[in-house]
Amino acid sequence: MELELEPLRLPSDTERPFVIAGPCSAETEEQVMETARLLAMKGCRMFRAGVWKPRTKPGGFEGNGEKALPWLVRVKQETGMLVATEVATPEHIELALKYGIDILWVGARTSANPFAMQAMADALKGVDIPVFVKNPVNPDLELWIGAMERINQAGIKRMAAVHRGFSSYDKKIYRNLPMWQIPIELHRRIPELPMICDPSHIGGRRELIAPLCQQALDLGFDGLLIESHCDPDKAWSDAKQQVTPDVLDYILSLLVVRSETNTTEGIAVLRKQIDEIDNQLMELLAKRMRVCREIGQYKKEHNMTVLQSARYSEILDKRGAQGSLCGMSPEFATNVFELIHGESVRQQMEIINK
Ligand SMILES: C=C(O[C@@H]1C=C(C(=O)O)C=C[C@H]1O)C(=O)O
Repeated sequence: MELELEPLRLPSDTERPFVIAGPCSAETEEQVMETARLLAMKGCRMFRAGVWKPRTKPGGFEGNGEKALPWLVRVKQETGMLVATEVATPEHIELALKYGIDILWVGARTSANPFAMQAMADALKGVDIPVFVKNPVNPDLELWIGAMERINQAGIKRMAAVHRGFSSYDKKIYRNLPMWQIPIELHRRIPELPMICDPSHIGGRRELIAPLCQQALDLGFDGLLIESHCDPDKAWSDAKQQVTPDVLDYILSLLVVRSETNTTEGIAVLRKQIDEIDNQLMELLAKRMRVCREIGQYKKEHNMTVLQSARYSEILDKRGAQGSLCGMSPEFATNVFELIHGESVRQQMEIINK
């Protein structure tokens, strides 16, 4: 199903990137107002703050709930910024609408749950408000699209996808792995859907915000959702990934904004070369598959298994090392050969079972 979308019509729609900034959580009225004032002074026009906080484990600060909504109303009145908050249940939606919150977003744990998404979609029927949907915690593009389809089917046309990275056991560099290929594929499938990057949750650390923002812009993202706190080290949640409005302003000032349109002759010539190389790659792959089918025939006649693990490992090791030598990542080279091997095995299976 295609999404039926309308432009977001946010104040900084025409700027790229548009920025939504604010603390992870609305902790106190003073902290909310102080952060909002500083951000507004830096030219920020959209403010975010979590009121209901889904925490991984119990015992942490789970948000102030309804009590914090009037603080966001004050932010709106005193700074003129639009205000955004996360909703996870129909009751949250009802309250957010009651207080006049301007933008809603659905978090990663909620978008992973079709029942929760449907309940929220039902609560949004007949409402016109921008809704941003973060990717589900697990790297499942269909689940992400499905979550957005439910909201869209309820009549919400002003939507955006928020890329906040994917959970993994390995947290060496990122808190949530960026796996850029997933938002890239989403953009290929639904080009008119605005894409927002949340570098705070991908990185989990302040130092990673700037490079992640630049990567997002280089990939053509439309907006950034960034956590900013007037006193980040004292934040009640996600302290390590929040920056002061001053630092945020500095990070944004360094970003290089590139445009997706190509106007130069030069790139057309280079793309011709790419097309020619891709042709050769496909022909070579077809040639390799023909040899694999011959091997399949041989295996059938000699009653051998299709999968030959030792040979497969040898190929992965050899081509991984070769990839490194040629300036590619070894994982890339092994991934390519894993895919080739998969197709080779599939074709031999067909022959052996004929
Ligand atoms: C082609 C063969 O069959 C399978 C496919 C391989 C490949 O595509 O390179 C390697 C090992 C086998 O698992 C083979 O046995 O050599």
